[in-house]
Amino acid sequence: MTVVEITSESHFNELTTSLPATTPITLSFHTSWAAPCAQMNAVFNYLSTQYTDIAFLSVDAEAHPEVSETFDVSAVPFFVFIKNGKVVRELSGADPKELSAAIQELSGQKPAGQPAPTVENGTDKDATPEEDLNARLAKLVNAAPVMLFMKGTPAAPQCGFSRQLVGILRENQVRFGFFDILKDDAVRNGLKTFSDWPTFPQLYVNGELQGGLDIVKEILVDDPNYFKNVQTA
Ligand SMILES: N[C@@H](CCC(=O)N[C@@H](CS)C(=O)NCC(=O)O)C(=O)O
Ligand code: FES
Repeated sequence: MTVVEITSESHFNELTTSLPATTPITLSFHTSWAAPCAQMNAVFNYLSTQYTDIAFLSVDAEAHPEVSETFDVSAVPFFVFIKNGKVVRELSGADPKELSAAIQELSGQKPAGQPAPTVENGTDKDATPEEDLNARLAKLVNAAPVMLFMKGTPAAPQCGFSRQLVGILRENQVRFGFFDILKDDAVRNGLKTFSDWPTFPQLYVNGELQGGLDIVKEILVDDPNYFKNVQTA
């Protein structure tokens, strides 16, 4: 299911009470400034495409302190897993494998096919800030087999170029992870140098930049089956 970004405490209450009691819920608490949250957001977004029986809710822990307090959130990223109205598990920290395993356990389903992302958090204490950023970007572009760096989210693109590329991916039934570069200036600016590509959207397959909107359109003119033939490892 698509990740729903919580906009207020009443939005949270309405959503959680309107869901069938049997629908498991996973909550992701994050803040806009914490780098590990940005990585885990990408992983959470990707996992949401893999399970249709779970509700994925995303909460900005600082913007909605009432919701955070209800779940005793003292550090981010923090994940809460709810089944039949009860908290069955909590996870603290940025461990994509642990999150992926916990979500699979919560679901009655197998993941939709592609392997869970293996992006890991952790910065090298001896690394320069630039090396740290590059390590982070290298992990982010690999957060899902197909990763879209865009302005806004697929549900609410903030620019026509990003909106068009989301449309193309959906038309071609491509499962993809995404990252909203408007939420993170370090990633927005860093990726331009890292990939030597000045604009967004940017589409990556298996960590390799394919290009922006124009390039993806050209690729599809040359090979309408491009996405069917893409081997995601
Ligand atoms: N022709 C480009 C269009 C994308 C584009 O021009 N993006 C601009 C405006 S949204 C951009 O990302 N500028 C840099 C920035 O906003 O950081 C493509 O094929 O992707
Ligand atoms: S945000 Fe202005 S063209 Fe994309």
